[in-house]
Amino acid sequence: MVDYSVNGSVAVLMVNNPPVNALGHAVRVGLKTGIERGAKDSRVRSIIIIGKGQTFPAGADIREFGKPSKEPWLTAVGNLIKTCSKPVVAAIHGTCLGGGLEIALFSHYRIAVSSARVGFPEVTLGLLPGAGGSQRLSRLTGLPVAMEMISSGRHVPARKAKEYGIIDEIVSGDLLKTALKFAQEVQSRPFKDRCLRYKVVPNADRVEEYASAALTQVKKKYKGFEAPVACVQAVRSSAELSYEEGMKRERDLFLQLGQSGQAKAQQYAFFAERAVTKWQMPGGSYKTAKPLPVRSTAVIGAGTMGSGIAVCLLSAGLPVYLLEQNEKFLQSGVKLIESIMAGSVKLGKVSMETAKRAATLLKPTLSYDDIKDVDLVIEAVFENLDIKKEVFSKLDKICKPSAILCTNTSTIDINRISSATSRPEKVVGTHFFAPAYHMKLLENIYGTKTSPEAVATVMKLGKTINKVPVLVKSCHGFLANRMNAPFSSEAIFLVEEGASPQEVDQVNEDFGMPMGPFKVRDLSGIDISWRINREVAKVLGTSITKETRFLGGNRYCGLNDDFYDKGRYGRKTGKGWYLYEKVGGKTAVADPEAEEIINSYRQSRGIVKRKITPQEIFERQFYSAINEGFRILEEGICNMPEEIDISWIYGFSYPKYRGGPMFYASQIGLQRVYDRICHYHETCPYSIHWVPNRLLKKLAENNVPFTQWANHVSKSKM
Ligand SMILES: CCCCCCCCCCCCCC(=O)CC(=O)SCCNC(=O)CCNC(=O)[C@H](O)C(C)(C)COP(=O)(O)OP(=O)(O)OC[C@H]1O[C@@H](n2cnc3c(N)ncnc32)[C@H](O)[C@@H]1OP(=O)(O)O
Ligand SMILES: NC(=O)C1=CN([C@@H]2O[C@H](COP(=O)(O)OP(=O)(O)OC[C@H]3O[C@@H](n4cnc5c(N)ncnc54)[C@H](O)[C@@H]3O)[C@@H](O)[C@H]2O)C=CC1
Repeated sequence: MVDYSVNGSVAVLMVNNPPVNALGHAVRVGLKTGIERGAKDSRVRSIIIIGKGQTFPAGADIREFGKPSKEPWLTAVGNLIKTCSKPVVAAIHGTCLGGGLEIALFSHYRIAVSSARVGFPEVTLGLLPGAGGSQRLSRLTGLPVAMEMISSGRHVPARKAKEYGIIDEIVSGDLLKTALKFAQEVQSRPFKDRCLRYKVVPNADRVEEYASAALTQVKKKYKGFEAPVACVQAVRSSAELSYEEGMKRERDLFLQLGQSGQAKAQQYAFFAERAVTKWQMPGGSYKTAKPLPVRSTAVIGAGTMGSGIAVCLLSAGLPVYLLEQNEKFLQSGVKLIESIMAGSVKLGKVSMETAKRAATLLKPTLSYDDIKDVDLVIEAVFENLDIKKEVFSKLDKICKPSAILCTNTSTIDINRISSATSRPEKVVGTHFFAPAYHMKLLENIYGTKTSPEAVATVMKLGKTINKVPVLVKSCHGFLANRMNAPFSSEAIFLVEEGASPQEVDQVNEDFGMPMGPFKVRDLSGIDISWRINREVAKVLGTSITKETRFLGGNRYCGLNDDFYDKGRYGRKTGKGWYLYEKVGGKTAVADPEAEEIINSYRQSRGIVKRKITPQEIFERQFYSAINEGFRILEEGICNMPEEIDISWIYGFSYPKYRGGPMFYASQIGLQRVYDRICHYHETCPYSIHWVPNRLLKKLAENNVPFTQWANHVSKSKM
């Protein structure tokens, strides 16, 4: 795990633990032994620590967290480095993160190649640097930089790290050769003062000012997360306490965080995000299918989604033909793209250079002829099967045979769309979430005839455009919207029965959702849900009237329609479930007129308002969604609960520190969740989504641990 060799007067400790040289137990033992050996070796006058392969150690081995920790701890290894009688040089390439940066900061010198990045990403795992990083970094960089770096987990490029004082020298050429030269040079220099422990924290007297600014910022930016606050507190202690006391404070905070549910959930989410990349479908998987190259693209429909999707592709440097039905819509799409780009530049999310390049890559057109040679097309026209079929039939005729034809439909079964082509194997769903340029989920959907090659192509595309792609099997609504349906229906039913929109939103926001479901409805537009309901009715061969209480045999609430009838479409009209300061305003306040609409709705239907507890609000929304999640698993729409959780985190901004709805259910206990679902099935009998799911029942009865759930998923469809 750590190879020891001597080159002239320099000992080289080469960490060899692919893929990221994580500092697992064997590596820690190897480093300890290596330092001890180097210190004793009479040939050796200095020591290099370097990573083999792609990186310097990228941190502790996260898989060891939560298991009994085995000595030597990283702090002990670091103390050996720090007190070594010979100077130790950290030679950095790749990603020097977490425990890796701890090791580097314990070393007496740090050199790095310019492509290297350093950081303390522990906060993203619900932790803080636990081996003294919060005490040593501030001594090098000063408090504001240390507070920001540690509470954000940001990976800092080598040149910036040199400016901060973290890296001593940026080197070029072969890292080991350069490091050997550097290590020889430092042999003659005194190095005891290189030990960060003895440095004074710069501007320590301003700690109060820095800490209060940092706390205000992290509480706003990472609302609900515990670790960023603890990170600031730990760095703060480096200025307020002695080194030893600061180390103790850091360790206490580390242990507190380590035992919290948030850390467990965030570490789960880390691996879940990686698990979903290992997709499988009938006839292929990430291991067997090869993606086709995507060098040119087209987007059909330049509305809300098409424009956002074009921004994602353009930002990744892909040329985009933007095709519309007429000049007016085309121009308004181009304007929308330009304004999204300008906004992103203003917010510092996109560089001016990228925005300028994007402008040259965008090719607006009204002609299908222009797109005949593109590698991949994404359709984002109205959510109407006939229109989509017409578009796909044209694409089938015009596009080159190898082109991948994608649809951004939010609900329609891919098989119904691909049937309009002679090449259903090339047709795949790429469902973006609004706003497409911001939300990270890309729900990729395969139909019964979609080829693994087409899937591999869109899974790779997702990564290229910086999304988190999750693969699901086609069905009406797919994964995310299918689960969201009971979640948002229950929100309306709760108001129908007596809760206020504010009460429902508050419960959601207290749980950590960035916005409650009524604020979301106001944002996306009450007219949109009105239209969707009419589409559903049309498909069911019926229509919606004031008397409609059931749709397709399922409970229906017409409150949304009453708001629509009054022209209250949400933010876009300045009022909806809430009142806004102006048309397009963002500040939602309770509105007596909205309350009046709700009251008269209840009266006209003889509904007696009742008091509903926050617990009931929570359970009815989240447990109904979880029940649907188990149905999705049971039907083989996805293969593992991680796919559901990642979809919620990146599609609906579900709080990462709770892991996702399925992980959350595992934490509550499946038997309890199942019992409550049975309870609501009895008390709310008219909603199909409360029929208790059989897979959930089986897993609950057999007390199956979360990690085994995937083994019970229907693989018969593989
Ligand atoms: C009485 C008790 C007293 C106790 C006293 C307590 C004192 C405390 C002791 C000291 C504690 C020290 C704690 C510490 O050091 C903290 C840390 O270091 S936490 C870890 C910090 N590092 C990270 O968070 C990095 C995570 N990794 C990444 O961000 C990316 O993987 C990376 C940028 C490195 C590379 O990205 P990419 O090339 O895209 O590869 P992948 O992300 O796909 O990863 C490839 C593969 O590797 C697995 N992996 C990555 N990092 C780790 C890791 N740190 N540990 C384990 N495994 C890792 C990843 O899961 C992938 O494998 P799959 O099989 O595909 O999942
Ligand atoms: N709006 C949302 O929040 C989300 C929407 N979706 C899906 O994305 C698709 C598009 O939705 P929006 O962008 O919201 O709709 P939109 O109404 O904003 O835009 C649709 C665009 O398609 C154009 N169009 C219609 N027929 C066309 C044709 N035959 N050829 C070329 N262009 C044509 C229209 O002119 C319009 O500009 C729908 O399938 C929708 O279900 C998916 C995720 C979220």
